[in-house]
Amino acid sequence: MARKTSRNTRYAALNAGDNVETRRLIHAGNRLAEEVARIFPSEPDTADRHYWLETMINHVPDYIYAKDRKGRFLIANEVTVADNGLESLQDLVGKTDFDLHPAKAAQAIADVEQRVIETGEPIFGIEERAIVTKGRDRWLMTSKVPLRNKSGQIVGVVGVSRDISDRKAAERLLEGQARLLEMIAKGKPLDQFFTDLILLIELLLPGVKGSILLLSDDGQHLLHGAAPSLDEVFCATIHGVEIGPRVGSCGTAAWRGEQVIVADMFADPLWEGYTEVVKPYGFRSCWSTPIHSHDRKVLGTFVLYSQETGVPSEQQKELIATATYLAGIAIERKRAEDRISFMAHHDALTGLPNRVLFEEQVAGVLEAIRGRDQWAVLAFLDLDNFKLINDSLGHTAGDELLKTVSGRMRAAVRKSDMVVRVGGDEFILLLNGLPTERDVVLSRLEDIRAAIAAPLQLSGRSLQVTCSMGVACFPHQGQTVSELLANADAAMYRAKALGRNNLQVFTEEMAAKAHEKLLRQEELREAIAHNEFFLHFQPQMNLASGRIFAAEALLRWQHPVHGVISPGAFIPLAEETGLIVPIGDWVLKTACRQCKAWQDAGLPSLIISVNVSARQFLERNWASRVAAVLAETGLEARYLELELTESLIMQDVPGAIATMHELEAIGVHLAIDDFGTGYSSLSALKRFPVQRLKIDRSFVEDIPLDADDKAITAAIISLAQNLGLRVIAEGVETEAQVEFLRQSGCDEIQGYFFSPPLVARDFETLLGQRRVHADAI
Ligand SMILES: Nc1nc2c(ncn2[C@@H]2O[C@@H]3COP(=O)(O)O[C@H]4[C@@H](O)[C@H](n5cnc6c(=O)[nH]c(N)nc65)O[C@@H]4COP(=O)(O)O[C@H]3[C@H]2O)c(=O)[nH]1
Repeated sequence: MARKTSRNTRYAALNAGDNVETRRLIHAGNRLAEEVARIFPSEPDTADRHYWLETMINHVPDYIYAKDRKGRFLIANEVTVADNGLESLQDLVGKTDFDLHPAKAAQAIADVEQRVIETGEPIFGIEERAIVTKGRDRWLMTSKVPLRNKSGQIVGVVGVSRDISDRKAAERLLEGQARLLEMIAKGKPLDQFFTDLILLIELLLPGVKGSILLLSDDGQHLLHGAAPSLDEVFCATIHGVEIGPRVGSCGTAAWRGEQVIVADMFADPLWEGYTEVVKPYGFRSCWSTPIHSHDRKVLGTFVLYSQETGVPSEQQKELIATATYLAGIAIERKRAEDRISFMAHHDALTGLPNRVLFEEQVAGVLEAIRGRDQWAVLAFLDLDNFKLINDSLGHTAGDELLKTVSGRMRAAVRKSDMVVRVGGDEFILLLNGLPTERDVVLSRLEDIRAAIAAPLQLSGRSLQVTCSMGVACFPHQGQTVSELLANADAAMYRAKALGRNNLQVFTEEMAAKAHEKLLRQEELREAIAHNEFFLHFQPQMNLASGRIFAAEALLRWQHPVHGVISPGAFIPLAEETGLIVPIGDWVLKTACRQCKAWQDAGLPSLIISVNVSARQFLERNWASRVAAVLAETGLEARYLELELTESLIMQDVPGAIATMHELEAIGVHLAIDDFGTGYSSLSALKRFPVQRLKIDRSFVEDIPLDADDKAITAAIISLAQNLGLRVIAEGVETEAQVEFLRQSGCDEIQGYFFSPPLVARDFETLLGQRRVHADAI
């Protein structure tokens, strides 16, 4: 509107006539036009323009300036003048950056500006560190455009720089946070994390020095965490300070659980008596913020010292809050990791190291004494009759016993020794740095045995627990960990064989046996791979009809050197090493496949009876593995009988009954093998879903000479009949035995009297000669 109104516009030229009203209107119109022209001059002079421009650029907080082709300032706004340490624009005009800044920095500016002048290409938005710092790390975003005269020639450069320090700090904080969170996620060491955190905060808050203190386990003291920029002596002085209501900033912050901002330590009562500590470093203010856990427990404090007095701004408080939050996450994460690691390396019941920790450390312990004139002693230790105590007094009492004994062992060894719980009542002792004297070693170990055997109260009873020990010394009784373990194990084997409650030190004779055992173990492993196992089948006959109704599958090992080996010679080792599981799977599958093959070949159907070891039976999902074998071989479940021993069932009666029911549901028959040798009670027997009892060979053996065996055998037969179970006698060799069994009402027999175990082909021949009694199925 101002432009449209000319300063000389007049309405006088209009024909106003005589009308007074009209004249008055024209007059008013002219006045208005003059006023508008005064307020909005349409053609300002150069001086006005210059003045406006100057006012405008002086109100802008950014640096704005123009320079000639030689880099001499032509004009600049006030902030540019002031930040270059000058009073007025006149002081700046004509100067170059070389007059104001160090040569290197000035040259960098000149290079950029020269490029703009020479190419005529402007540069927009370059981020650069400010030369004028004003006491902190400042960043600018700068644009430079060529300055042209009216004819378009480049006569210099115009520059604009904006302070982007805050944005840069926020970016840095974000980047720093991301890096710190990554460190937490990657589980970097806590002191490294703390150091990085403090350095980040120190970068963002120039002039402050940070430190992290951690609350001790007893919650009473502050311990040094990290302080990369503080003096070591200063840190050492603070380390261990007791927290309290008036203990400087940190002790008080940890005590109260809230932030303590001390603007001037020399004027604040909280610092009374503590200022001497900070005096040498010139610190004046101290802001301490507690580091909290997720559930608001104090974990430590994050503290910032400054040589300036004062309190943090809102922005600084936010930064401190972020730092303490991150520190809290890192501490908690580390503690959780430590807890998990402790749990993975220790036994939950006794708190003793477990096998994992032992295996991690043992090699190092041995290495440390190798070459020295010292021994390390490795002892296996088993509590005698622990199972009996556990079974008779209950698991709680058993646990109590283990804890007491563990505590006694720990107390009886040195801190540098290891007491490891490796199984139920099995421990390993590793004593190191002992003198190389057998008597000294023995007396140390006997002391431990004596400590264990001291009387103790359990469930209101006074008990005494003895133990067996097998010992091997490093280095002369085993150079490596595995050798030592094997030799101590061999010694333990001997200790147990000697009736327990004794200590055996490894000897060369044991070495030979242990070596042989290791060899056997390896051979057994190879036997599986090389298919060296095969089965014998022994018929089972119905006494009344004289017909074969079943066959027991018996395992044999065709050893490449020693020939055929019977199961008694290798099954215990297979059980001990767990190899019985794959071997047992092979037996089950081969027996089922053979039985099905006989059926498919048109031979009369019979039951195949397979022995099951405890190790197999206690495997998880064993029943479903049996079902899978039946499905794979195509044998119907009713043709498979599994022979379980009493001792197997008694290891875990409820678990065994549950598995038996699962097998029963599949349709498999169950029999109890070696009946009479275990200690299953009659009431327990009633709960087992079995169809058959097998009288152990040891009772049959001395019939009819031994009256006791006759009585027991007769009792088992009558017991089985009363419980509605079928009964078979094994190991029947003579006519007299058959006669006695028949008279006692025994239904079925197995033994040399009728047939030894046979290879499959001979068994088929036998089957062809005899008729199969199908009623038993
Ligand atoms: N003195 C005498 N002995 C007779 C007579 N009739 C049969 N025997 C033997 O008595 C054992 C019967 O097997 P067991 O009691 O189940 O006892 C078996 C069984 O507990 C175990 N066993 C055999 N095969 C396997 C298997 O595949 N898996 C598992 N876990 N154990 C097996 O090995 C034990 C011994 O098996 P074997 O040496 O084959 O010994 C067999 C058999 O050859 C006889 O009239 N007189």
